[in-house]
Amino acid sequence: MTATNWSTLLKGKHQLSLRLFLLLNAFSAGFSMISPATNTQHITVPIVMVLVVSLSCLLWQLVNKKKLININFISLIIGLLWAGHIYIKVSAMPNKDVSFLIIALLAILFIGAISYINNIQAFLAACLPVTLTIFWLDQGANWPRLLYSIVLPGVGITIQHIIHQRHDNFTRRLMNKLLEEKETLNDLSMLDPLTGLNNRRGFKNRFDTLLSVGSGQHYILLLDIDHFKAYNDNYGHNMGDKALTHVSAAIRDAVRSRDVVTRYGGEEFMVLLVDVDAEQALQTAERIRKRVYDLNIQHMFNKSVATHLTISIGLAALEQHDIEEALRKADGALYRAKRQGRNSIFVSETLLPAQTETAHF
Ligand SMILES: Nc1nc2c(ncn2[C@@H]2O[C@H](COP(=O)(O)OP(=O)(O)OP(=O)(O)O)[C@@H](O)[C@H]2O)c(=O)[nH]1
Repeated sequence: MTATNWSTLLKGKHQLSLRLFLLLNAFSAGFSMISPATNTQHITVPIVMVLVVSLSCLLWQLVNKKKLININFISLIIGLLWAGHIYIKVSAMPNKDVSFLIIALLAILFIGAISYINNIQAFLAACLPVTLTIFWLDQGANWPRLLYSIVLPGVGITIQHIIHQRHDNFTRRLMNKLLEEKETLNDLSMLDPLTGLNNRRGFKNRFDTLLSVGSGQHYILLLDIDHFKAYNDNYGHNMGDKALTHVSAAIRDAVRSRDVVTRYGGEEFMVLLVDVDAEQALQTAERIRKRVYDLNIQHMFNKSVATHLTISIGLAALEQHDIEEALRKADGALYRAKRQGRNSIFVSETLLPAQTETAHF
């Protein structure tokens, strides 16, 4: 994802450079035709082609904004056309004009360097044909001046290219770091800070993913600590928080990693049991109830239920991915479990019709 983002950004940046390159070439070709450096052969087929190709590519990019042009290919074509133009002009001159060669060379290097400061391949594709042609036409007569004209911008663009690469690397590292932090924040916003369990948002996220891949039968458990208000009132809020943390861990330990455990409310939890049958769901509910009971957290104010902390559980099937309906049924079963004495599991009527309002201890 990150790499894709980055390469898309880079491609976009290179396409912008190409637009600048095409614009400068179109302008330069037009200007050379109107006001040529020498009087021989103002208008040649290659220079007209430079103008046509540059303007056509620019127009094509304007219309097809999302489509990419092969930058190296088009730069090479334009480089070759300029080389052809220079060759025709110099061949038509009675005496070879070295100042024309130098001006032509500098113009091409200037356009290449200013457009492709961050793309050395495209720079070479655009400038190499002209450079080689000029050296060939000169036949070594003025090589120190020509070499100087190349070395200066060549060194300049190489240094600028290195600086740009360093900036790009820095930006890429920064982007990766920001994406990592965004992911961490995203994860944190889906977790309950006290227990580390999913909060409702986290549940929704897991639930949506589950629906897109799973196809089996799922069950919902709603769990509520018994007489927790009395626990808080008598042992204090801090002890209450500790108890909540221990109960959360016990629930999480009693289910499989694919099941989704959520802190649903203050002292209420929800477990989504994935791909199980009714019997397995009931067994898991019983395992959770027992694990919490076995924590042996003293609760002398758990009325007549026990002398330590207990939970009540309501169980319902998840039908046709209707979570609201499943929760409503599980809540009904939990209510009955509370009414019938707590520390128990009640199942929704629709789950086990023969055992309506059956308590399991
Ligand atoms: N320590 C602590 N207590 C909490 C937290 N969230 C909710 N509670 C407490 O949980 C208690 C829930 O009480 P009630 O809803 O009256 O239910 P109960 O006392 O457990 O009684 P039954 O559910 O009928 O067994 C309240 O006193 C809340 O203050 C929390 O994050 N930490």
